[in-house]
Amino acid sequence: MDSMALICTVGLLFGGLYWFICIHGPAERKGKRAVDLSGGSISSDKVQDKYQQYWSFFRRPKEIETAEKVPDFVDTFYNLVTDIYEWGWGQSFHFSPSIPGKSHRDATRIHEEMAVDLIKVSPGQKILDVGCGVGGPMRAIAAHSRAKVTGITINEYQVKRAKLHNKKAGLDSLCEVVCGNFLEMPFASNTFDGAYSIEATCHAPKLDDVYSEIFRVLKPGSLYVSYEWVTTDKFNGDDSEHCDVIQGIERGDALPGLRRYDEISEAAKKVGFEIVDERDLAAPPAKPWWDRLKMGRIAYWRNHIVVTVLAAIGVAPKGTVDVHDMLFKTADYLTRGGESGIFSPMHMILCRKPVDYRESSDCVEFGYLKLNNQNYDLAMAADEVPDVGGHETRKVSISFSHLLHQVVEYLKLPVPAYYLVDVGKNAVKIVMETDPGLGHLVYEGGPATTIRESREKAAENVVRALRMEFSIQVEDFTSRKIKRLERSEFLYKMKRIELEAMERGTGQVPVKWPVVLDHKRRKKYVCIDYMDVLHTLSFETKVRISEVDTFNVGLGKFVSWVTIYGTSVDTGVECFFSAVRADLKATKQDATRKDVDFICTAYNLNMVNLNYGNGIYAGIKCSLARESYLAAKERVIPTPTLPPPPPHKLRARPSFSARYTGQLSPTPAELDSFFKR
Ligand SMILES: C=C(CC[C@@H](C)[C@H]1CC[C@H]2C3=CC[C@H]4[C@H](C)[C@@H](O)CC[C@]4(C)[C@H]3CC[C@]12C)C(C)C
Ligand SMILES: C[S@@+](CC[C@H](N)C(=O)[O-])C[C@H]1O[C@@H](n2cnc3c(N)ncnc32)[C@H](O)[C@@H]1O
Repeated sequence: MDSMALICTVGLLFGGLYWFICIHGPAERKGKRAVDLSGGSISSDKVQDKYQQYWSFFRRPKEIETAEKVPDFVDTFYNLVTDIYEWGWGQSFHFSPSIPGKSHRDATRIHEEMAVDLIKVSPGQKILDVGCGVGGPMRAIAAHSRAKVTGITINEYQVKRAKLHNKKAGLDSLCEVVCGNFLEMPFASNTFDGAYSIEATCHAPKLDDVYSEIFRVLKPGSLYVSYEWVTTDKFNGDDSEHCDVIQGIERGDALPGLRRYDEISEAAKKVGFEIVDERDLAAPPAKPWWDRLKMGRIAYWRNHIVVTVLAAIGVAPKGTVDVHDMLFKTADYLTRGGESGIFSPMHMILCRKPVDYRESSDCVEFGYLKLNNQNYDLAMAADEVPDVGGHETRKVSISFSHLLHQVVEYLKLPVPAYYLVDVGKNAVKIVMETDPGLGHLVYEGGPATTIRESREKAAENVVRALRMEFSIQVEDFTSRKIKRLERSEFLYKMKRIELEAMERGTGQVPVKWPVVLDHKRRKKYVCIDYMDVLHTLSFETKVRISEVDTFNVGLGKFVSWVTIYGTSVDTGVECFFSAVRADLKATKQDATRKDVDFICTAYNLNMVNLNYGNGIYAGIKCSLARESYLAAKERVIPTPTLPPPPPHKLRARPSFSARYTGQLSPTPAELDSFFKR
C-alpha cells in the first residue's frame, strides 16, 4: 500500500511538473514553451559567454558609444532574450497602455493598429516595419490594413521566428522579413508608401542615422510613425534615484543611451521630415502601460524556478538563468520608470517626407557616410547655403565689370581701358596691362544687342584670364555649395575605396584627406562686393535698398544693416543685420550678403556665371563619384530581391573603419570658407 502511495505521489509530482513546465507556462498564449528556450543563433554552450560579453559593453561604455559596435551588441542581446520574451510576453515585443475591460492581447493589437491607421495606407501598398522583432505587430498590421509589410531586424534568429509565425498565421503573402541593419537598409530610395517603428529605434546610437535611412526609403509625401523610448520632462539628471532607474533600463534593454523626449522631433526635422503630430501615448488619461509588468511578478518567480530547473538538468542553456535574472531586474526598473513618470516607451511622433522632396540633381543628399568610425554629413552646411536653384528660377548675372575692378584692385594692376570699337555692332574691347612694360592684352566682348552686354562679355573674359594667370578664386554665394560638392565627392570616393577593400578582403584602408598642394595653398581669394550684387538685384526686381548703416558697438566692434523696401513678402520692408565684428568692411559685406540671399529666395532668382561653370563641374564630378560608390555598394552589399531571403546577414560591418584607429586629418584648408579681399 505504502509503495502504491509513493508511486502515485511521484507520478503526480512528475505530471504536475510536466504540466507546469511544458503546458501551462506563463499567462499569455505564446509560440514558445519553456523546454524550447534557446540562445537564439548562439549555440547552447556559448550562451553564458555571450551574456558576459553583453555586460562587458557596459563596463566599457566607450564601446557602446562607438556606433559601429551597437548593432552587434543589440544582436547579441536579442539572441539572448528573444525566446524568453516570446515565452513570457508574446510575439509583440513592446508595451501598450492598459485598456479597462480589454485583455493585454487586445490592448497590444489596438496599439499596433493605431500605428498603421496614423500612416494612412491603403490595401496593397508597401510599408516598412523598422525593427520588426518576431513580427507580432507586423501580422496585426497586415491583417488590419491589408498593406504589404516588409520588416527588418538585425537579428537572424528573429527573422527565422517571424517567418515561421507569418506562415502559421497564413499571412506570408502580405508579410516579408529581411535581416539587416536599419542604419544601412538594403532598400532602394523612395520604395515605401509608409513606415512605422515600434520601440525599436531606441537601439540606434544616433537617431538621425536611422531617421535619415527611413526618410530615404520613403516615397515623397508618405508618412512615418514611431513609438520612441524617452525620458520625460519629469526626469531630473541631478536626482540619483532617477539616474539609477534610467541606467537600469538602459542596461537591461540594450540601449546605447535613452534620449530626452525633445530630441525626437529635433532628429526628425534634421533629416528633412515635417512633423505632423507628436505626443506621449503614456500620458494620462492613458492607463498605465506597466500594469502588466507589475502583475506578472509572481509568474516571473515561477518562471525563474522553471528556468533554473531546466538549466540544471541541461534542457535550457546555462546562461539562461542569468539572462532571466537580468530581465527580472529590468522589469522592476521599467515599472519604477513608469510609476515615477520619468520614462515613457511610447512617445509617438508622426512625420511626413515632404511631397515636393526631390533628390538634388547635384548629388548632395541627406544622410551620412561612415569613414573611420566617424559619420560625415553629406548635407553639411546645407542650411547655410541658400538654395536658389529651382525649376523656375530667373537667372541674374552679376556685373563682371564690377568684379573686374575688384580683381584689378586686389592685384594692384593698372585700371583697364575700355574701347567701343564697332559702334554699329555694339562691340566692346578691354585693354589690360597685366605686366607693365610688357605690352597690352586685348579682350573682346564681340557684337551684342547692347553695349552693356558686350562690355560684360569682355569683362568676363578678362576676369577669367586674370583668374588663370594669378590663380584667383572668386568667392561668392555659390562657393560654399561648390565646396560641399567637392567634399561629398571625396566622401563618396573614400567610401567606394572602403567597399572595394572589403570586396578584396584586404585589410586597413587609411583615409587620407587630399593633400593641399602648395600652389593651391597660395591661391588668392577675391570676395565679390555684395553691394554691387545688391544693386544689380535692385535693378532686376525694382526693390529699393537703403545705404549700409553701421553702428560702433564699442571695443572696436561694429554691426551693419541694410533695409530693403517693396519686397514681394507681406511686410514690404526687410532689414538684415550683420554679425558683430571687428572688421568694418566684413560687417558691411555680411549684412549686404544677407539681403542678397533674401532677395534671391523671395524672387526666385539664380545668380549665375560667377564661378564660370565651376558649380556644374563640381556637380558632375560628385555625381560620378556617387555613381561609382553606388555601383560598388550594389556589388559588395547586393540588394536582396524579395523573396528569396538575402544570402547573408547585412549589418554594420566591422569594416576597416572599426580596425583603423588613426586620427583623421582635418578638412583641408581649401575646403574651409575663406574670404579675403
Ligand atoms: C522594447 C523593448 C522590450 C520591451 C518589453 C517587451 C520587454 C522589456 C522587459 C521584458 C521582460 C521583463 C521580465 C521578464 C520576466 C522576468 C520573464 O519571466 C518573462 C519575460 C519578461 C516578462 C520580459 C518580457 C519582455 C519585456 C517586458 C526593449 C528591449 C527596447
Ligand atoms: C524591442 S524590439 C521591438 C520589435 C517589434 N517592433 C515589436 O514591437 O514587436 C526591437 C527590435 O529592433 C531591432 N533592431 C535593433 N537595432 C537594430 C538595427 N540596427 N537594425 C535592425 N533592427 C534593429 C531588434 O532586432 C528588434 O527586433
